[in-house]
Amino acid sequence: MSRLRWLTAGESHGPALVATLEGLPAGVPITTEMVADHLARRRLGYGRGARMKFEQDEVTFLGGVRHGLTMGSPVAIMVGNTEWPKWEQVMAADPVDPEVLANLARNAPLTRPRPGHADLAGMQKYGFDEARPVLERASARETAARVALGAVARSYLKATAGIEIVSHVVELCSVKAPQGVYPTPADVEKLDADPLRCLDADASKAMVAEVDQAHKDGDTLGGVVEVLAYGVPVGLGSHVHWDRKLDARLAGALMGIQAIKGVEIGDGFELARVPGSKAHDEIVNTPEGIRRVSGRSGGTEGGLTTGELLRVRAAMKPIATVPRALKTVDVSTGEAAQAHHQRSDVSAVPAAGIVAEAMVALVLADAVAEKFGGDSVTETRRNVQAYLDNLAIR
Ligand SMILES: Cc1cc2nc3c(=O)[nH]c(=O)nc-3n(C[C@H](O)[C@H](O)[C@H](O)COP(=O)(O)O)c2cc1C
Ligand SMILES: C=C(O[C@@H]1CC(C(=O)O)=C[C@@H](OP(=O)(O)O)[C@H]1O)C(=O)O
Repeated sequence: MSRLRWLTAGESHGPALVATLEGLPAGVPITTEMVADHLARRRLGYGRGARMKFEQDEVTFLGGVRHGLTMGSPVAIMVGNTEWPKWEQVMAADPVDPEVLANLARNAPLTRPRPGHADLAGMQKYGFDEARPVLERASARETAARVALGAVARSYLKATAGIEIVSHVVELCSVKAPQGVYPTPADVEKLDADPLRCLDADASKAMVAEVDQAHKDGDTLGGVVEVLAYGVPVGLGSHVHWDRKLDARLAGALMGIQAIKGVEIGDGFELARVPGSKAHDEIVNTPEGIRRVSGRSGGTEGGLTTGELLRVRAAMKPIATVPRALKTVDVSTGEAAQAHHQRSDVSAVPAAGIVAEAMVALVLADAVAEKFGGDSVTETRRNVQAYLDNLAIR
């Protein structure tokens, strides 16, 4: 069963986010720069709002790492919020003079909940009369903490099993990139340089135009990202129980990202639309061993990895804070109103892809740790190699 445990804390306009990861062996290479690089990738993407231009994501390791290597103890990372100085009073942990708060425009009660965000249901459930305490944590700012942990998880995966993770944007609203084109780790630099993180130049251009149009229209957009994991060995996860199935764990992890409303493993929903003869990956013997002739399953069968390319997709709904604000109710008066809007992203699909990479990395790291154990990277790597050398049927 699960061997890694991880948690994040912190609010969008609080002093910082913090994240802890427990259960990794000693010897995983990780530096402040490696984490910062992945956080910088998450800030990219055409269509993001003003905050991503100035947010610095200041990274500090608080524990678990010495001289660039994990020590086997819990890893703790802090990601500072550049916004904090403007919010010190509004988001102060300790009580603040109510008169001071009353004079702060920034502290004006948010009583017009946005359809599509956590505002209304969160206020109702937790007994708040305004949305601030809800949106502060519901905000996808929190995904910076996940990406920080994802950086550690992916370094562990590479060091122990040679697994590498890539993502790309395959749809943005009505624009679809050509199907069946899978970027490899060699394409990451090119993808990160593309405004939409889309491999196809024509599709990327059309996506930029779609974002521009939505921006003009005061609207927002969603899309679909695909995550690929290369080098995943056969046998991660298990067929024996629902909560050990790797496809279920991946789906839950991806669905746990803000605004993700659909997850597909491999060809996913498309498999429901074709007969069995066209849905499965036939098995053949090759000089490299027993292989599949296609990758429709996305690299899992029965909740176990098959050793083929792992491929998952996540669908992101359009951003909830729509500039031409949607209808809502002002909960302080009960009157019809327009939802509150200050600033927001037009689209954050490329960023969601980076978050999805982190979630896949954390799920795979957990599955690798559970299968291969080890208290040092050397020991885990040895266990992986011994397993591969001794696979009963190759
Ligand atoms: C990277 C990223 C950036 C986001 N940016 C915004 C934003 O600027 N404004 C907004 O209203 N929602 C944004 N969202 C989505 C909301 O956080 C999300 O819709 C909200 O928390 C409600 O959760 P749900 O959509 O999963 O139901 C973003 C999501 C992600 C993954
Ligand atoms: C801060 C981030 O994304 C935020 C996610 C978000 C939301 O509602 O999810 C709303 C916006 O927050 P703000 O109103 O402070 O600009 C985004 O900028 C981030 O990704 O680091």
